[in-house]
Amino acid sequence: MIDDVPIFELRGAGYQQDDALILQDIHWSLTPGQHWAVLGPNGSGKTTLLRVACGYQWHTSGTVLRQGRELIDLAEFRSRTGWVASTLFSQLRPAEKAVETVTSGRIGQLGLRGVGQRRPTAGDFEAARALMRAMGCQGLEEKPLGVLSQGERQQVLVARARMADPWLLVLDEPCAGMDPGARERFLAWLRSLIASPQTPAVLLVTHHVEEITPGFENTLVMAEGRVAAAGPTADVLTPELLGRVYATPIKRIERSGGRLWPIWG
Ligand SMILES: Nc1ncnc2c1ncn2[C@@H]1O[C@H](COP(=O)(O)OP(=O)(O)OP(=O)(O)O)[C@@H](O)[C@H]1O
Repeated sequence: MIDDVPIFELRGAGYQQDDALILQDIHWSLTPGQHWAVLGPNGSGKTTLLRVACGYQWHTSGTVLRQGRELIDLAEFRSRTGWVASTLFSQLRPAEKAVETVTSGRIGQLGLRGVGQRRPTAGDFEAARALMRAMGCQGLEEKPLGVLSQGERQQVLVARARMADPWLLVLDEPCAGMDPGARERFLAWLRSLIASPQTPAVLLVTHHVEEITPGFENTLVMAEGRVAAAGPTADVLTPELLGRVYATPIKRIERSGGRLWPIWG
């Protein structure tokens, strides 16, 4: 990775599927080390945008540069994108130990017991344990996945993604389904994670403004396949914009703990 070259840069990019214009005229770039929140109503195009940006879907208009170039080794680029989605969890064995799951990220696999899969080395396991310690996940190593809390599961999936030395991490609604306590513990962990200069760029996809912790200095808001606003989080997230995008009245936005809390209604 070249430090001052954006990981990706979309210049007027669009994506059309049959007759449906799913993304239109997107201008956005991600610089190494930046952390962005991505917000927007259901169906506004967040997932498609990230899939296009990260090279999983090819744009149908405009220009997308990755690592400063239009044509790159997409397989290599994708291997440096750490996707963390709760749906991955259903593909893992509940009996697998957390350290095994994390280690599997080193060899580009999801879990360790699939037929015909590579076996990691002792060094791979040691690297996984060291990373888990560095990320504040010590104590989880030997636990079977099936007993982990929702927040711990997310931590393990983030650690697994980190094992591939990614340029960016995509956290796709990591707090979905968490109770308030689990959510606050996970967000405190995430906040300290992104405060570390060792952490790569993080994209946090969420529906909840209050989950945007300090450290996500920028936010992009999607609406109907277009960028409704993008820039410094505090500037972007106004009552006017949120009320318009979610088509719901909003009384005000309160600030607490460095986070913004919309009061809807
Ligand atoms: N392969 C496809 N074919 C047709 N329409 C699609 C396809 N993929 C996505 N769409 C449509 O594009 C729009 C954007 O979908 P996308 O999943 O990117 O939105 P999202 O903002 O991530 O939604 P959510 O918050 O519900 O996950 C939706 O209307 C969806 O139905």
